[in-house]
Amino acid sequence: MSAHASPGSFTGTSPVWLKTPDDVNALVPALWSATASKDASGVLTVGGVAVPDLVANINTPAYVLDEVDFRERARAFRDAFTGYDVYYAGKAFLCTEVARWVAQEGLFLDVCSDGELSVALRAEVDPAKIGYHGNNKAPMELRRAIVAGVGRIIVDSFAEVERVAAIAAETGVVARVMVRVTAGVEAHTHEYIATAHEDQKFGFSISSGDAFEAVHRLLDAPNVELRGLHSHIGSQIFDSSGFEVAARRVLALQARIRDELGTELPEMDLGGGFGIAYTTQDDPSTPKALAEELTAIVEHECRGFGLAVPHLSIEPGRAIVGPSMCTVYTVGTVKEVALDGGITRTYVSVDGGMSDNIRTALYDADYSATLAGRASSAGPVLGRVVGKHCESGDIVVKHEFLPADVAPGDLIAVPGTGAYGRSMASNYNHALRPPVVAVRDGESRVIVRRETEDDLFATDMG
Ligand SMILES: Cc1ncc(COP(=O)(O)O)c(C=O)c1O
Ligand SMILES: N[C@@H](CCCC[NH3+])C(=O)O
Repeated sequence: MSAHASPGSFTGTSPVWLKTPDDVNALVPALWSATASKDASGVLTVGGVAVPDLVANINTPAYVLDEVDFRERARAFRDAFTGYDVYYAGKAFLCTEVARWVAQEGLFLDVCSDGELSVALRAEVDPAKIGYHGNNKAPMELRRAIVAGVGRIIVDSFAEVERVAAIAAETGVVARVMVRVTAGVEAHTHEYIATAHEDQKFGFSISSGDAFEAVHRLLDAPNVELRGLHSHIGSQIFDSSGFEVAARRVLALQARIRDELGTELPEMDLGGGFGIAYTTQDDPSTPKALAEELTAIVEHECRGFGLAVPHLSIEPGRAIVGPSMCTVYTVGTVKEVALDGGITRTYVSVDGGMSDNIRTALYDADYSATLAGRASSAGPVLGRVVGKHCESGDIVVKHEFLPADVAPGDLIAVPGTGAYGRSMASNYNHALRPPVVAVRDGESRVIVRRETEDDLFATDMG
């Protein structure tokens, strides 16, 4: 077991004594945002702001967003994927401030709901640089997007083909669309976040012929400009083989469209889904390596089919915002629970939980954690960070080595919570959703405020 070995495979005989207090105090840089560090006294600093000072003002739980890190990751994708349009997938996390950062860094923006579109438009993102997803966009929502001049509508069903065509004809506004296809790929990720196998709700199946039929109908629709095919195989993916199989099948469809309908669609979107490190067991790729791999895959497949390489786009969400944010909690109670074999597990209850991070409960996701306010010389114990909700599955971090003296009042920080943390947060048990605080150059700024009791009562009409 290495110094930073994950406790994820704990079986009851894990040699926790091989971990030293220094290991437990240390930050593993690969899991943290660029400006995060700990000093000798164990104080976590992000963006030049000491986290204990920050939360003394804004309280916990709180999401802390490292602006420099976010912008660097956005730029890294933009610069590595030269010649591509890089859409930041706003479903991972979106607010008006972040939408502005995205635009400032020269990225496009992927939205997948009317609400996300509202945020993008409020932030004055150029509508032409917005891609609009969704398997069930209502006619009113489509109309709003088309009239606003949204750059790409990603059409997902035959009902939507008709709706888009009708709105474009009626309003006289040209609708620029892509067709979301499912390539029949079993992506190596959790079942709930894989999206290219046949038996799920997104897109048109290539193998059944539906994708071809959708293309056919859209090419015939007046005032609709079909720009290309779109394939997103899933999320938190490390292995490029899924992209390779998908690209081959999507380009086979592109070749069929050329052969039977006499046109080569000018664009192709490869989707997002690039994995990040939640624990030391994860070994993510870099934007540069991903760009090289994906470009080589597409060029190779295009050569095989005798196709021109289309203008390409991607949609990373998690790989940009995921590592940029951490969540800071305060410990409320600590409980030793005896396991089989004379081992104990230390349950560390914090002041948030599944309402601010549903991913552990929903996808069995792994996270890591560290004390954020002090160093400890105590030996490590096998800890589990749990929330305060009325569910035994209310787990934030399933396994982590924590110092044996972890105690009420300690601050715990969980890295890698930027993607699908705040964006999937809920009010379960009437929890108030935490704020997002952007930190940079020693300054902090609340960019999403904490919910208040008034927010709860606002919808309670009793
Ligand atoms: C169509 C589409 N594009 C992009 C993404 C972003 O995925 P990720 O955040 O894993 O990059 C998703 C989510 O899985 C998606 O459904
Ligand atoms: N919400 C998922 C991924 C997004 C799925 C979007 N198609 C997660 O937290 O991993």
